Amino acid sequence: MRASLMQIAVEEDESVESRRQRVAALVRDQRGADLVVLPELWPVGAFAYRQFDAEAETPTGPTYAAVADAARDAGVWLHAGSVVERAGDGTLYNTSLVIAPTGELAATYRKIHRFGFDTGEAVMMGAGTEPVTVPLPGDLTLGLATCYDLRFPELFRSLVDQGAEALVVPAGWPARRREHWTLLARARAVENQSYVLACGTAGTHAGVEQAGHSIVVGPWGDVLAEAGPGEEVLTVDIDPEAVARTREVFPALKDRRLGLAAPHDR
Ligand SMILES: O=C(O)CCC(=O)C(=O)O
Repeated sequence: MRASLMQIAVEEDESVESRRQRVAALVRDQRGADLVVLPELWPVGAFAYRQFDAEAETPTGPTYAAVADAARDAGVWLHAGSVVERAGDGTLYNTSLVIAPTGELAATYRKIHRFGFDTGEAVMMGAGTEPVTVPLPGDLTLGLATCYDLRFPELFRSLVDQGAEALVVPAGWPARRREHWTLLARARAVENQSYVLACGTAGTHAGVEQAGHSIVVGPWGDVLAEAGPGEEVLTVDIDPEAVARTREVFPALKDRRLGLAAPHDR
């Protein structure tokens, strides 16, 4: 299967609506891919906290409206990155959208670990509680995580327990911690014997330069592709059977002893 990670530049001189339309056109150009991935909060910018309230939407709001038709026209599964979701009770969430090639909304995931300590997202948004996996028919099962989640290995292990084979991580990761981004993406791939598709943003918004360097890591920890710092589409061929092969030839996941429901008496 072919995956395209779209490392979108988020700059303040482009309006949210212009960016939606521009990104929809880029998604439409991805015909031939099976899976297209967008970054975290690309419509508004992951650090544009002051705009979160004004730009909040429902999961089928303006961002979905802009990109769902594009996914259908291109015939791709689209992980549409995340949007600022306003839930029915008014709470904001950092919510990822997965759209089927029919254009239907197939899954949502509310970011569990909010970033910012005592500021920004951590105080403005609610925390998700549910790990989410999405089986792509005939292909891989995706496990969903978002940006700061990458620092919490227990989420990824629980996604693997739910059947995840490819861990998809949209992000708005800052340039000053770029080494953590690529290191953690590889670590999550190695320890979970899974693909990691980590799609960040480029550009600078709210004074935060973005890392770019979207990265696709194979289940053995090999870097299959890595973007530069600017806007870029990173396309990579993925072998869904490589996950099972890796887990069979080096069955470390079977040697877990902690956090398992079944007692271990070996
Ligand atoms: O963990 C980090 O260094 C960056 C996290 C982040 O920027 C986010 O979750 O939005």
